[in-house]
Amino acid sequence: MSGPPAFLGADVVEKYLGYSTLIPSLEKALVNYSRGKEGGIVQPIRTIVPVAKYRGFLGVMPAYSAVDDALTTKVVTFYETKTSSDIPSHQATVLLFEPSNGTLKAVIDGKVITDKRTAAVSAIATKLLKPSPAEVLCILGSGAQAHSHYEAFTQQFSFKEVRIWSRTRENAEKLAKAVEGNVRVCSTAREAVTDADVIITATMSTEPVLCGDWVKPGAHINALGACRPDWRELDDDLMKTCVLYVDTREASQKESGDIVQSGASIFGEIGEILNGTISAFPDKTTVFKSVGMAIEDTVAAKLVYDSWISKREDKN
Ligand SMILES: NC(=O)C1=CN([C@@H]2O[C@H](COP(=O)(O)OP(=O)(O)OC[C@H]3O[C@@H](n4cnc5c(N)ncnc54)[C@H](O)[C@@H]3O)[C@@H](O)[C@H]2O)C=CC1
Ligand SMILES: O=C([O-])C1=[NH+]CCC1
Repeated sequence: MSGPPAFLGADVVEKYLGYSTLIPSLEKALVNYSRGKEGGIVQPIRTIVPVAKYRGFLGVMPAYSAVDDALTTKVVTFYETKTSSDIPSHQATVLLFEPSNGTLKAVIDGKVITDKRTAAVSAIATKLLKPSPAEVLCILGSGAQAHSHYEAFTQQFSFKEVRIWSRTRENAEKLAKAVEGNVRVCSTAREAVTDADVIITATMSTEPVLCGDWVKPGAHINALGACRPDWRELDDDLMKTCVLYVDTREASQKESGDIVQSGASIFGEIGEILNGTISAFPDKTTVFKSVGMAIEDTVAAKLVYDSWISKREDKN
């Protein structure tokens, strides 16, 4: 008889999930995902249940990786409008199962996993697609993803200048104060974007916040918001003139409003660049549009669980 599942809270995830181990593990998962059946990843498109009365959504995101022998499902909720400042717009839990017999091994906080794995995947895309030199980073948005992206990007790259714009200037200032390092808070999105080499859009906007004609030719954009078919972050001009990469062709064609509504064609998946089947074009204006993949949560949850278990065994 197995015991009850372990409960690993946000503090444990924070402690055991670092970008230096997360990034290489996610690179392998992206490669395996883009290899199709041969890669051994099973990841159906997530199920989304709209909670229309409250402008919210519940998503169920299961995945199995044969290479990692890891089986999880994430349950994530996201709400367009916050009802209270201490309830995040996105909340999540990852259930980790023993693949050989289906036993639930752990219930793991999924909020920190979601924030960090999304930023890690954007950093992977940026390594492949950023222009050289890349001196100015611009972040549009000041929420949880803006924060995790700031941390991942300042750890992984050496930008000379970081700019933040948010709809409410006070929130951008709060984020600038909360992080280590110098940040320029901008009054308009256009001001923040002008001449930036790498741009991150991390908003809950349903309308474009980034216009193609503000973007420096050759810049790289990570667009991670607008994960509903009727939400937008980027305008048609940018979508149609960029070289467009995605995390998953299958889901982004269904879920990304920027893709669905602009009719832009997808050049390929980040995993396809990593496995050498398509090219990266760092000299062109590139967009990495992510909607988020369950397999990223699987890999992250396994890293956290394995590190936690091995530390616990060391103590015994
Ligand atoms: N691609 C992926 O893998 C993932 C994407 N996401 C998406 O990333 C985005 C950001 O998520 P969080 O940082 O967790 O949310 P958050 O609620 O912590 O922050 C949202 C930010 O968007 C801003 N915002 C809201 N409405 C806006 C508007 N109309 N115009 C401009 N800014 C606006 C808010 O002021 C805030 O700065 C969301 O769209 C979320 O669904 C979240 C998780 C994973
Ligand atoms: O991948 C993810 O967890 C999500 N993508 C959009 C909302 C939550």
